[in-house]
Amino acid sequence: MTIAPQSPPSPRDRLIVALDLPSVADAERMVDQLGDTVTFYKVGLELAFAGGLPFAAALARSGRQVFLDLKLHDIPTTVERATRQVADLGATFLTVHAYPQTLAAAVRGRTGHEGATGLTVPRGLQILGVTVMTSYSDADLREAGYAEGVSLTVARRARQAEAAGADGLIISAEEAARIRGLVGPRLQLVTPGIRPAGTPNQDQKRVMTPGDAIRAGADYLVVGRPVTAAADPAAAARAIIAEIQAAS
Ligand SMILES: O=C(O)c1cc(=O)[nH]c(=O)n1[C@@H]1O[C@H](COP(=O)(O)O)[C@@H](O)[C@H]1O
Repeated sequence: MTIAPQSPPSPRDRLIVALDLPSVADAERMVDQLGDTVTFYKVGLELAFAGGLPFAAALARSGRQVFLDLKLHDIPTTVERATRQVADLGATFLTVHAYPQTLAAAVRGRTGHEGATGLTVPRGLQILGVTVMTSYSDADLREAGYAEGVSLTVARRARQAEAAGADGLIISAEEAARIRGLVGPRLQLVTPGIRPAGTPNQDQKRVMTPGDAIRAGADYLVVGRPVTAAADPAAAARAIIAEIQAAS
């Protein structure tokens, strides 16, 4: 199987808006409000459990890019089969927890799907390994039984994700520069925990502004509440895209 080459994304295409909303109707309203400003959306657990999967498939059919943030983690057979199902929805990204067994199974699930034809295909579903949640500090990891701390754990999982054939990593932008030095250019660095200057961190602990994240080497920024809870979501998204552009 040959993967078709991709051109680098434009500043607008590097912003992924997280549709963490309670219903498909709310998500549809937000997508309408954002209009042409936003091209890439994340559907996560809250919306997925409220009928969000058919909505995500429809969003992909409408020409938007879709990130399915399902954070899979199970025995390898279950993850491989679940990934094969997700590959049919037309999403660009799927998250799995960055454990070696889980990553390898997800890569088999999406590769098997694409490889069935044996033909050259456009780049299909890409697997992102979630390293250490951006809401975690060293102390939170220690409490969960991981003595190594954030920095070493992210580095270990990044190397394992690359070895397993993953397409990218979910990391905090704080780690982006160092992780880019550890893994090759093939891996997409996708960074949540983005907070424009002056916006509250809420439950995020490892945060950066959009401009700093791009300068640190992030390929994509995931932004939820700073856009969706803003008085004018489209204006908030435009301001983030302007920061991405200025830092690119
Ligand atoms: O996998 C993710 O997308 C994710 C990983 C992570 O470590 N931290 C993190 O915040 N996220 C997601 O990114 C989004 C961040 O939302 P805001 O904090 O509202 O910008 C949420 O949808 C989270 O589920």
